[in-house]
Amino acid sequence: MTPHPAIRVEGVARRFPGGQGAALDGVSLETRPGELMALLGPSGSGKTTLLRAIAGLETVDAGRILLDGEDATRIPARRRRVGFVFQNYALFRHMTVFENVAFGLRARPRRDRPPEGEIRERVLRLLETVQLGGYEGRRPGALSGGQRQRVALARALAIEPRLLLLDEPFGALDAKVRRELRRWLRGLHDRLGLTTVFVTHDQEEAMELADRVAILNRGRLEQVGAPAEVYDRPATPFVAEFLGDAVRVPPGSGVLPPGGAAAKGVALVRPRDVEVGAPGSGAGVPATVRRSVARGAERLLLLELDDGTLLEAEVSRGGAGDADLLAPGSPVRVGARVAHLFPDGDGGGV
Ligand SMILES: Nc1ncnc2c1ncn2[C@@H]1O[C@H](COP(=O)(O)OP(=O)(O)OP(=O)(O)O)[C@@H](O)[C@H]1O
Repeated sequence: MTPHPAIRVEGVARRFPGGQGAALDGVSLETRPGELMALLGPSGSGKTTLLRAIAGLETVDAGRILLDGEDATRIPARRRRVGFVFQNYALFRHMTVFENVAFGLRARPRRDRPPEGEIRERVLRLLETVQLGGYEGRRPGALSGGQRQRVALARALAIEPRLLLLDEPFGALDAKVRRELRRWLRGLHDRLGLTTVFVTHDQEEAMELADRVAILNRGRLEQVGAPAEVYDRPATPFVAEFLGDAVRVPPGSGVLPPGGAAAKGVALVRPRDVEVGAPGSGAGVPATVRRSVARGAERLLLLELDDGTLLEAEVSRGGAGDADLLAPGSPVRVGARVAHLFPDGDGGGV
């Protein structure tokens, strides 16, 4: 017997009174056992609403949510056995770290509540798991942002959830701490083997951390796939533009690779797929460098084609004559190695 997916979302819709359009507009999605899935999309695309609906903190107007194969659509949040961490779901400031983590267990009705000794053991073990052993007596005010997030995670894990939902878990932290916590979370996830869904609007975070990425736009699911898959084979113009900053070029343009110049529809090119050569070099079309910025090992160029189209390119620095050739005002030739073509146009996309 194949196990039921931890989460199965079937045609879920949600419209808020007075809201513009639907927050969720017929979303269907299924997790794979033990996977780490990212919900990615721009602000207002419905990520948080979807996560809250799975947690049972938001009602749905249509569709169903199944947890481990059981229809949970009408089951209240506290009975769904779902652990969640929300960005502004703050810790209780007047309680110690220990009391915060123990909270979910102590709040259970007496018949479901573990004995105090067991609670103690479990909380201390969890604090070890999130690398906060010895911090149990502190109050949240005496912790760093990253440590607080880990306490919130320990609190979510204390109820022995069957799945874990995280909304922008590292949103408020600075870049370095974020990167550290990201790696740490991936390790923890792999050790625990719990199906986990997290919301982010940060592409890099989603691509680095997740097994699969679900991309939302205006309450609809655009594509679900492994990071490399959604990046290399975007299913819609929206996904192509959202991931990797692709820009539109006219479909008939000579910038597009041979055979890729569709007569109609939408053609998208990413800066890192643009090749720039000396004026005499073969492929592509003539252009002029408008701006040139060195950034680490890369050089970012803003190029203007003869028809006025602006195109960004990301090339590696230090090639032969790099700086001279690519100074503003220089004539060059540009072509795209790879383009993403959508002959049917937007398909309701961007
Ligand atoms: N309680 C609410 N009342 C009214 N409208 C809401 C409510 N919650 C969300 N919305 C609307 O639903 C849409 C989806 O919101 P949601 O918070 O799910 O987006 P999001 O992708 O998580 O955005 P962000 O990245 O900014 O958090 C938005 O248009 C939002 O304004």
